[in-house]
Amino acid sequence: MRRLQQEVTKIGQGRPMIPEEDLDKMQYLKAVIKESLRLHPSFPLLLPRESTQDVKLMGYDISSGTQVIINAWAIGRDPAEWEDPEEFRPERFLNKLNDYKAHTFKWIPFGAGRRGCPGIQFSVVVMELALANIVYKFDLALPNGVNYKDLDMTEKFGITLHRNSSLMVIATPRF
Ligand code: HEM
Repeated sequence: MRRLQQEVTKIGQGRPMIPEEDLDKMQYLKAVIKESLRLHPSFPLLLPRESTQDVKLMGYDISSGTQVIINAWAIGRDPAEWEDPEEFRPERFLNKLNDYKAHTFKWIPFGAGRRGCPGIQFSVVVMELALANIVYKFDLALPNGVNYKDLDMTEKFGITLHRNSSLMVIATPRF
């Protein structure tokens, strides 16, 4: 949080708001959002798909008409692909290789290919703009001296993924 706030503060330069034009200068902010989507993808099982023809994929026979469910949540935590997969470490995204459309298939919060999410660009800008301005304008703290390590991070699975318990945060205006 400290590093993120330092980045947006430096680029905000005391202006009332961070504008969209400044988002490309915020590499750590982008990495924070990517890492959040790795650990907590909004659509943990993407959207169910159905094979339209018989295919052989990595040795598996998938007949026409089979419903296919992709576990993006598990893919993002695969220890074969990610070092210390359970740790929130945005630094791992501080390179160009892991872009939303990199198609490495080890990180697919928006799916991939022909049926991948067409709303990527819109939603990424909205998330970046909202997060940048929240941490630019507010100091965020947990109530009653709660340590972030004690937060209950249990998730509730459905079509979308969200926290099991509400996150209580105290936001104090910075200026
Ligand atoms: C954080 C925000 C969003 C996330 C994480 C997200 C994620 C996804 C995922 C995982 C899929 C399934 C991809 C697949 O099966 O390979 C999908 C499909 C889709 N998304 Fe998004 N999405 C987001 C926002 C949006 C927005 C803002 C729009 C529209 C403006 C949108 C429109 C769609 C549509 C139309 C599909 C179906 C595409 C198809 O079946 O061809 N999404 N999205």
